[in-house]
Amino acid sequence: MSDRFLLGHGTENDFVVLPDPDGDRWPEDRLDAALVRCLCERRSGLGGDGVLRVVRSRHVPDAPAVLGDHLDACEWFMDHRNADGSHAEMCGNGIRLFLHVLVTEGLLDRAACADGVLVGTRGGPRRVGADAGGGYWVDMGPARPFGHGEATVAGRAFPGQAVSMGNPHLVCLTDADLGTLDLTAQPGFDDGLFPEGVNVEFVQVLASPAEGADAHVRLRVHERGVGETRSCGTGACATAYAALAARSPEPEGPQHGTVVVDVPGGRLTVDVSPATTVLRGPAVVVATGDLTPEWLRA
Ligand SMILES: N[C@@H](CCC[C@H](N)C(=O)O)C(=O)O
Repeated sequence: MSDRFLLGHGTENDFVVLPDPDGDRWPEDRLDAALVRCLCERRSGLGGDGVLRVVRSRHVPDAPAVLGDHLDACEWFMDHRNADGSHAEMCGNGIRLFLHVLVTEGLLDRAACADGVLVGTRGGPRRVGADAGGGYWVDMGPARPFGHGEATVAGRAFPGQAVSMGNPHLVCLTDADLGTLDLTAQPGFDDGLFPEGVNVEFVQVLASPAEGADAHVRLRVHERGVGETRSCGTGACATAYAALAARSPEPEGPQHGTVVVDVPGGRLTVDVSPATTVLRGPAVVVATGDLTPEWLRA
């Protein structure tokens, strides 16, 4: 049997996707951190910001603990790894690509996804659906602010808001020219506030929310376990919350509004409400192929 893969992206946040419906192709002891790092290598591997294993929840040892009562409702599980081999709780671009792969691989009927299907993640169940325009949406759950911190880049401090989207973010609204920031290294952060590490967003507000009009922001992101990426879906959601909160009379409270988020790899849209956060954007499969025995042996 071949070791089939797909390469795909959501707003250029790119992933190696490994179909493993019955959990027997890529169990954790085979898809270990070292193999994930090799797959994500851009010169000697396939290249990607991470790996998505497409597997039924019942074959994932972690699934009962992270899905609880929702285990039976989540047929599929997005087993996400960062490029360094670490697990992340959630991936907003990855989960749209995950649904797209289920559809293109014939594992789910696109028409059946209009109202969304529940997908298991290490951050809990998430509802993901296909929209009429060919893109995908995901109900990410409410943004949860948990304090304020500071990122440092080349000795310069950027104050920011800590926001959880299942995974941790530090959103720094700034007037700095985003193009001049050197994000080749992990920005400094307070590891007391972020003991598990953090994804850091640097955000320029292009248009503030106004009556009846969407807010519009631009961001660059340095991702935990990856480095600078061209997009981050959970980061876009955390950013949308923080941009609305910054203009709100109740900055720590629930927020409401739509935010258009420009990332280096394209555009995402985020609807924020007190109950939840809905992320919308594209997902693209670029190529499919087989890993060679020669590469796997090496
Ligand atoms: N790119 C992702 C987030 C991936 C996980 C992140 N690096 C983490 O460790 O939390 C997205 O689109 O949300």
